Amino acid sequence: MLYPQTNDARLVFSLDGVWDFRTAGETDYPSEWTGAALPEPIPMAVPGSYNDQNDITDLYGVYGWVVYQRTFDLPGRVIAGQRVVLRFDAATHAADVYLNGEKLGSHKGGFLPFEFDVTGKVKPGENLLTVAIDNRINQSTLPIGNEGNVAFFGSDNAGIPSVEAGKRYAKPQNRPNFDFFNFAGLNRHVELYTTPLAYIADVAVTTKSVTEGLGEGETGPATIGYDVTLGGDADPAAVKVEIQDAFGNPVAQATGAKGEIDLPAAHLWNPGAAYLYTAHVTLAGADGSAADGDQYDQTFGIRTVEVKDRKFLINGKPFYFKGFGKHEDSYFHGRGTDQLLNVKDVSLIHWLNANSFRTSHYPYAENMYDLCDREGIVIIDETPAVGMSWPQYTNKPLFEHHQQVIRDMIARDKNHPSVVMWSLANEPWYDQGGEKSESALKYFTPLYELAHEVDPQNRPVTIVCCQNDYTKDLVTRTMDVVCINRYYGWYNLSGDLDAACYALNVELDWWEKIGKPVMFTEYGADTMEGVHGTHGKMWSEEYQRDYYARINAEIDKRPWFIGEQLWNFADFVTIQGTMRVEGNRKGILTRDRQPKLAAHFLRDRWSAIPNFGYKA
Ligand SMILES: CCCCCC[C@@H]1NC[C@@H](O)[C@H](O)[C@H]1C(=O)O
Repeated sequence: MLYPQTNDARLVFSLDGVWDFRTAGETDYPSEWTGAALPEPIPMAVPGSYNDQNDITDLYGVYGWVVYQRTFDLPGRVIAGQRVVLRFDAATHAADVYLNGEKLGSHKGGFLPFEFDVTGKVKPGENLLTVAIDNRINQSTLPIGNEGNVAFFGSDNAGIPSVEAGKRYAKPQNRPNFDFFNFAGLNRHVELYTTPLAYIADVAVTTKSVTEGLGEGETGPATIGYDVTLGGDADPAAVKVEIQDAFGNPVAQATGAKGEIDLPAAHLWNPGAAYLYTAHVTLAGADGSAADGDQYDQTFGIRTVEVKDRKFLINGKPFYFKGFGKHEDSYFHGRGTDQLLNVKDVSLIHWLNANSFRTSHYPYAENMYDLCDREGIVIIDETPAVGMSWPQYTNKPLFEHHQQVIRDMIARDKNHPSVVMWSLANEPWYDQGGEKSESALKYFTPLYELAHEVDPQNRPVTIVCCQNDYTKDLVTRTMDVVCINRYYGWYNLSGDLDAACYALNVELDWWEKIGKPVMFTEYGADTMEGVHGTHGKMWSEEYQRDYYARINAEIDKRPWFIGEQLWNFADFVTIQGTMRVEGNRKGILTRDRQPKLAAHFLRDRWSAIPNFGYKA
């Protein structure tokens, strides 16, 4: 799915700004709101979660529907004879969309784009756009919401008559089976864009071959593939592709909607040394000229990714992941797109001498991937499948939704050189053994195969595994890379780093026999900034530093251990609970991005670890 672009053939109108907003009901919203001005609305900024934008109404407690609304004007002369599309970069978690009172459609899933062709529906002059959004999560949504019991790490004294009476009395509410606040709303950009009636619908660029081992500034022969999908009454023979280097200079040309292009002196995209090309795609108009033709500029990077001999190879060189799990999470914006924060976070990733992160636990906004493409930062791209357990593995509608999410995520992110691996899910619970473990394998194996099938670059596929009984977990070992979240010394063997290192090695001895590359995708300790001790105890900054020093010393002894992504880049907000102090405090940075002691330790460690060949 192409990101909207203004160029000689297309125009993008942003619908960001301050919209009108009302909360509505748990299960529905007034139909009269869909085609007429909202009564007594409050202001709501888009993009941004609604939760933290108003203190008169408790928007953190919303359970069900809210309604956004705005008007917009369009110049008739600009849209005349054009295709007009309304696009949502995301709406969390489910949306019903109305234009001038007519329902355009609905979308389920809160972290990927969707769009409606509104050609002939949008009118010159004023239009009324109404978007109803449902924030409810349950056993059939991704992420998973609990039904009838407590949230993730929620505390309970089940069985006590008064407590059970209180649970029955409690008003209906979201109970996330995941550890991040359920920020919701129009979290990302909303835009209208035009294309000609015959248009370029999609562009896929792949790397067929490279001269391996090229460093920054070096060039060598490479071959790329391209595949242009058209829409409307378009002629594939009318497609031309010009490859432009990082300075916009044409370096190769091709005609036709699909083909391969040889580049005799190609620059490779490398972690820490990005090089971006542009595929300038044009579709000639009906008269053969560009006059009413279409065009699209698709950036891409030339690089290969392969798992081989228990190594993760980028351009044929063994890469070592240094980084974190992150969140889209910030003061006031909630999960809302904040490009300034993206730029700030990328600068901090460089400051930390890190090279990668996982989009835990959902696909992030496209802007962040674009930034990582140009900054040479590596991404593990993850679906919103978090909080799953065996009841879900036989839930067919959920499986079908999960398939769609994988297709949509890969369709959106396929051209990003920064994306090197897909994560199907975070911490599905599947180590109960017997048929429960078997049901998980039956659920995830087709999804693993689907990801490989729909990715034109056929990247590695993984699943991020929770602290579990690895001997009964039948799924993790089948992935291309074994990604483990482990908390020895925190959630178990708490405070005892000697026992934690011993236990970690017992498990690593087991993985030694599996023959797959293994990496941490989570490990960490909650830390309150300002808490100190000569012999750092849990929650102190010294403990977090000591925790990483000790655990890292153990993984350094394993040549097939290919990376350390810690949990978390920064503190982030969760649902309230006895184990959270204004959220999860495992950040090596505070929520306002100030370094804790461990950040300085890791910065020094990572300055001495190269992107390639660390354990070659
Ligand atoms: C029983 C051990 C469970 C460990 C689970 C650890 C969790 N992984 C997923 C993340 O979203 C959580 O924030 C993390 C944690 O709680 O800090």
